[in-house]
Amino acid sequence: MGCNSSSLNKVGDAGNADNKTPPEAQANGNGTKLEPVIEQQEPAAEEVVERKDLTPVPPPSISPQIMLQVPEVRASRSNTPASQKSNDQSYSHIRLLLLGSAESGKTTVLEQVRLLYKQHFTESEYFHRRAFIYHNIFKCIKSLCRAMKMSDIGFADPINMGRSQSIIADEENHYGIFSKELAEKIKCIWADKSMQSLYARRSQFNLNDSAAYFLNNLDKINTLDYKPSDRDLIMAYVPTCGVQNVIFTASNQSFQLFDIGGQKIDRRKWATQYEGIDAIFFCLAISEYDQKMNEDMVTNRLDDALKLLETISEEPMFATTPIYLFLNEIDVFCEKLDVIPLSNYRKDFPGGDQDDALDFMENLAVAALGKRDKSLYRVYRCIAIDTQMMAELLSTVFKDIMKRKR
Ligand SMILES: Nc1nc2c(ncn2[C@@H]2O[C@H](COP(=O)(O)OP(=O)(O)OP(=O)(O)O)[C@@H](O)[C@H]2O)c(=O)[nH]1
Ligand SMILES: [Mg+2]
Repeated sequence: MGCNSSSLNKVGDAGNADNKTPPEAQANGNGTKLEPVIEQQEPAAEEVVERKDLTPVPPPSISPQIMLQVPEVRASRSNTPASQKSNDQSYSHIRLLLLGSAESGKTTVLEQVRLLYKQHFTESEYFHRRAFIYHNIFKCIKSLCRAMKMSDIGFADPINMGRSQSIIADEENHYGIFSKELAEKIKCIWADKSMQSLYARRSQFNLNDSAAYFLNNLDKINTLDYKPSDRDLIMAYVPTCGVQNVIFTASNQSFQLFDIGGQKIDRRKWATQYEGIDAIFFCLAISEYDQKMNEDMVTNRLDDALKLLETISEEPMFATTPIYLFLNEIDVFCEKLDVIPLSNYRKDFPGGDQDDALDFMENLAVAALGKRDKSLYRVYRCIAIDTQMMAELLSTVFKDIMKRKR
């Protein structure tokens, strides 16, 4: 089952006037080339140690910390994180905070903003993302090999069994280009017919949603002069440690968008970012209804995300702060419904077609917003990796935020 257009046309249907206007995805209008304005605060050392394998720490030469120059046109801007607010309560930007559980799509939204609003990536960022793309690929194939070992399927081509064993035994993190031999192994394993049937059940072992995309593009990626495309940047998973933010201009208004890591360990620091926030972008990956949290492999991911939304909605500091709720990963959700029935995990789902399932999920999310006044939230169904869809959605959202500020 694919996502039909009637489901997706519901983007922005929660009371927004205009969801068709293209974004003002231009440079700053005076012809000056903007340098990216993004910074990432590094997590405390002990947190790095505590973080699980799912948040790899790249080798020192590929530090995730990004501290880029302030562009001339923004010389007066503040790089101050939300946590270091001065006594002066005024900010020159409208401040937006991305929240949601791990892998819900927060950074994907931030990166779409960067692409659409021309906050270009620097060479060092490309270098950093490239390293993570190799790491993502190796991690995905290793997870698939482990899952195959645990399953009762077995490889269609018996030679792949030995290849798989050597991948499982490989303890390296692989942040760089693969040897010819290793690339060949990965390709053979991925092409195995049995592997493809196992892939259809990928949510059982929390495989990253972009696994197929990168594995299918291995030849292009495994070259010395590989530079990630815009699409590759959007598809890569680089777990966020600490906080990063980007400053951009939309409709002649300057915005600052903060993105925080959504793993449990990162959530402890969320509250330090709450002050002075004008609007919240909450990402909720509705496709995760059958998955367990990587942090404990017990808690259902959807339950956790809904609880988190409830907590944010009830947070006294956000009593009058609008929440823009992005029901994300509609594509994965629709694909999954046929393979893994929603009613297996949500006993209260009365059944129905794809639209009924989407409506059901939206109702769950709205229920988590509790008694919050309707004027203080908007719900959007989206696919964060779809740049065109996000262009329309973000344009609508930024306009709505500005309307509120007037
Ligand atoms: N298919 C699909 N993949 C998505 C979608 N949104 C995000 N992804 C992918 O999901 C992965 C995780 O997305 P991120 O945006 O990095 O997640 P995050 O919320 O920032 O995660 P943390 O930084 O760990 O808190 C990336 O590989 C994205 O490309 C979507 O709507 N559909
Ligand atoms: Mg992130």
